[in-house]
Amino acid sequence: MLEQPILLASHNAGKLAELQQLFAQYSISLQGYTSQLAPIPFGLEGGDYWQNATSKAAQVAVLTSLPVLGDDSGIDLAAFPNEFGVYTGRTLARQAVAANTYLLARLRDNPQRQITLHSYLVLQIGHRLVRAHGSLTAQVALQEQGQLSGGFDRLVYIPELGATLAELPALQRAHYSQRGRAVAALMQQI
Ligand SMILES: O=P(O)(O)OP(=O)(O)OP(=O)(O)OC[C@H]1O[C@@H](n2cnc3c(O)ncnc32)[C@H](O)[C@@H]1O
Repeated sequence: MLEQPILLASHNAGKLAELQQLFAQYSISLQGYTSQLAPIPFGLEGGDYWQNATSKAAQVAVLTSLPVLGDDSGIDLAAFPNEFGVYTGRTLARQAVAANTYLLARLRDNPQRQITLHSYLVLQIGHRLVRAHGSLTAQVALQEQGQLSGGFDRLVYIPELGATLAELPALQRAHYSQRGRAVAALMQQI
């Protein structure tokens, strides 16, 4: 078990908040790397998920002796199998509207609403790399539902529960969410 805090190599505040809450369930402190270091421009994400997460962690790990976590995430939509994936962040960043507004518009009147969300985590501890993947396959709701978390969670409807991720309390959400599952898989290895 880790005694030291982990630094998150990310500029995404929502990702930091979600991962902080998940690691807190294991009594591990996660901090944004900019709490200790000056911000660095991460190089362009040109690889697959694993390569991107490894690269983010490595760019911070050379600057600190603390363990560093990189996360690369994305979605697959069954209705658009050749889009999104590892390019999700870049695709959504190009849109003039918020991510959820864009997804609802793309899927308007489309009965094929299956979504798979992925989180790829790479934890660099010295020279050791620990890798974990988590995913969730669900349905895109017809409108945002739930206030207990934000972002995609309000659209990710889990039929077996009759609820979106954003309608679940944090502990239950961690059991289902892609990042919750990735963190659980990571914790089994450290
Ligand atoms: O690389 P870092 O700095 O960590 O931050 P990022 O936002 O670029 O992170 P990713 O490369 O992992 O891209 C994932 C993208 O997926 C999108 N995303 C993931 N989860 C989301 C959520 O819950 N709500 C809205 N968008 C989400 C969002 O566009 C992210 O930018």
